[in-house]
Amino acid sequence: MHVAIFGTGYVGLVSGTCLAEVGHDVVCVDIDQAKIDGLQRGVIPIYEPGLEPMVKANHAAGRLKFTTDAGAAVASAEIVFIAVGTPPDEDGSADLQYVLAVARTIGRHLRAPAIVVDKSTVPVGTADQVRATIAAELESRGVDIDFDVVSNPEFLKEGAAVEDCMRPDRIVLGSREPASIEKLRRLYAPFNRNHDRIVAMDVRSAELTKYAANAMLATKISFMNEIANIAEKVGADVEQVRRGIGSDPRIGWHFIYPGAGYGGSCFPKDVQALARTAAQHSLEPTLLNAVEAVNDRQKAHLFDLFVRHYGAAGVLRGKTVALWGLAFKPNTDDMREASSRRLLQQLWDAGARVRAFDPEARDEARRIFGEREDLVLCDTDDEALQGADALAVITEWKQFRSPDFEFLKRSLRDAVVFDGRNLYEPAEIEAAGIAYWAIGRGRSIRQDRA
Ligand SMILES: NC(=O)c1ccc[n+]([C@@H]2O[C@H](COP(=O)([O-])OP(=O)(O)OC[C@H]3O[C@@H](n4cnc5c(N)ncnc54)[C@H](O)[C@@H]3O)[C@@H](O)[C@H]2O)c1
Ligand SMILES: O=c1ccn([C@@H]2O[C@H](COP(=O)(O)OP(=O)(O)O[C@H]3O[C@H](CO)[C@@H](O)[C@H](O)[C@H]3O)[C@@H](O)[C@H]2O)c(=O)[nH]1
Repeated sequence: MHVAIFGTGYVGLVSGTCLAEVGHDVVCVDIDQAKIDGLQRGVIPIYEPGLEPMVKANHAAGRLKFTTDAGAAVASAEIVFIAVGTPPDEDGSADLQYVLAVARTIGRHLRAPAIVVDKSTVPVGTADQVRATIAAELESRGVDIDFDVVSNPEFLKEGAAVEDCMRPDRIVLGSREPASIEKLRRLYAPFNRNHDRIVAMDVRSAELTKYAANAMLATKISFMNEIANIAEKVGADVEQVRRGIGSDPRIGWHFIYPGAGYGGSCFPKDVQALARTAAQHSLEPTLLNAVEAVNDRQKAHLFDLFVRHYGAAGVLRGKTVALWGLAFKPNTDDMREASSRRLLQQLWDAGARVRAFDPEARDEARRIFGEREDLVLCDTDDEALQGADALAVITEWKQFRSPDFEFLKRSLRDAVVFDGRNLYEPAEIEAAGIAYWAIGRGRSIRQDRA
């Protein structure tokens, strides 16, 4: 099928590449000329495992094209995806300016009947706005062309985006037109072979499903972080509690890892936007507000452990902290809303210097922070330890999981590790003579018990 995708970010580029991979003819459209020029030369703007070779192979095969020519892309497509950003507005609601700009562009260039598919995360009612915007453009052109707007929210995770796209656990389609659902069923057939993953519903329910999924996952994380903080106070180990509850299939093992808070481009903004939707309908979003407040506090928790270890924030003045991890999660270079950013700011405010290492996010960190005296971006995890007093771990990259504790002890002047992702066994790391502070375990629980 002939497909156009507006927005060549995490969602648009990955979805477009996966659709081309299974044989569709895909044109990716973006307004960012530099990004499109780069893609045409084989420069992939984001890090996603498995993406680069797939983009190059499909581009070379002629199934995947990149353009800024929106008109030509719309004119030749039977299915047009909207996959542009929906960042938070000042009041937390989703900013729809990019989505509606694409809708206007589609209305201006549509030549033949098509299905417009919204993949961006958008508040309930957006499909109606997109439909009205396209209809107004068609009317002003004096033409009558049949089109439908379908909601098809995306559930891929960064760091596993290609895998999630190729093997989705569900494909949600919201439309009132059975013919549109049927056409998209055929588009997605290669991803839907072994059992039916299509969940068809009305448009508004599909739009809300996306927010419900993210808000549920964020709630699980904030819940566990609250339990971790209680564990600290009562002298329990949250990791043992996690194993104790995850074995109940009604609770499950996923998304119950306590840590330094959730980040990324989705959970923070989507929880806020859903709360905003509730408020706009005179509902008090009590739970959603609490999820956000717990997360905000949790992002500052690792620094609280620094203060407890050193006795006062002022003691950090002149100290050098090695930081392992900058990205908001492993296997990505994305630092949007990353917990590392809060910790960095707190350490800098306290007068500490940071030597940071992240396997993929170094360039992104340089773009965000520029050159500064109190930040050294290192090439390896060992290099970050050179001359450091303490180590903080904030992203659970696999390579941080089994360090040589004897080497850590020799490298760190104050022999102390602050672990924002609970990667180590307290007994094992402490046996090497290292003071170990983690979330809801390690020194933090024993100190509170004492
Ligand atoms: N990142 C994720 O993991 C993820 C997962 C599921 C859903 N989503 C949702 O998908 C949407 C896109 O997210 P993303 O992370 O891919 O965004 P992104 O910021 O990585 O990319 C958006 C792209 O859209 C382009 N763009 C803006 N206006 C345009 C226009 N008028 N025409 C063509 N291109 C235009 C931008 O230049 C940019 O390249 C958001 O609503 C997000 O909430 C994101
Ligand atoms: O048990 C857990 C699981 C995750 N996290 C944190 O939660 C954040 C988000 O992680 P994850 O959900 O894996 O990454 P995203 O790429 O943001 O993906 C989420 O947001 C996307 C955008 O909407 C959705 O498509 C995905 O389904 C949804 O998982 C990260 O900071 C993680 O460190 C925890 O703290 N504890």
